[in-house]
Amino acid sequence: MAVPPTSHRIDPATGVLSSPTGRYEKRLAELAGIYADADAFAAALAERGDSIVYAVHEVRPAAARGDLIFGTTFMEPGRIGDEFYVTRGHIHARANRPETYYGEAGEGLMLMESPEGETSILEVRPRVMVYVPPLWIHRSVNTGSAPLVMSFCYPADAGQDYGLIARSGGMATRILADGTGWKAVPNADYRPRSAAEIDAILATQD
Ligand SMILES: O=P(O)(O)OC[C@H]1O[C@](O)(CO)[C@@H](O)[C@@H]1O
Ligand SMILES: [Fe+2]
Repeated sequence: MAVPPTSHRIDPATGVLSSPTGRYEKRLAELAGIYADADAFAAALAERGDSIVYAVHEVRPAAARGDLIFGTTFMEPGRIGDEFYVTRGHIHARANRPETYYGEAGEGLMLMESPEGETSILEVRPRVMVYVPPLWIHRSVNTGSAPLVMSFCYPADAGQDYGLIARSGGMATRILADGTGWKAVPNADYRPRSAAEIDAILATQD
């Protein structure tokens, strides 16, 4: 039996999506180890560990290969020290699966990194569509003072791998506040991937 067509209304202010099949929230206490400033993270944890950093509403019509997963990501504004709030970030478990993000509200960045360690940073704004190509690690950053809301779409069989970033000590680049704007700085904890690890990612097929 074919999956029935559906439509879903997005509230750009909240990211609430009608008739989702799932939703989850990430609170500050679940995001240890992501930010550079451990003291600032400990202080923020004591003050607002229960607070939501981002929330995802999603629709997974079917798990079948060739289908899609789509939904919204709502990110609160905030910083840990000078570093803007970010999502955990991942490469797709099937690394050659791409993704699109579309700005609904607020201002932020898609911080991307190739397996070889090249950084690409693209701004996300309302009515801007960002394409994350196959093989690129990606993380969203809220650089604004209001919530950043994006809608996303990616293949149903993509999956998320968080281990690759963790093994490298994070992503190569961090996004810090700079006056009223932002700046990209090298992550001092970053360890470039080995040739063998890069080759394994690049060999992803199907
Ligand atoms: O999975 P992370 O890195 O915590 O980030 C969440 C975002 O990425 C997604 O997993 C989509 O790739 C969505 O759930 C959301 O846009
Ligand atoms: Fe993704």
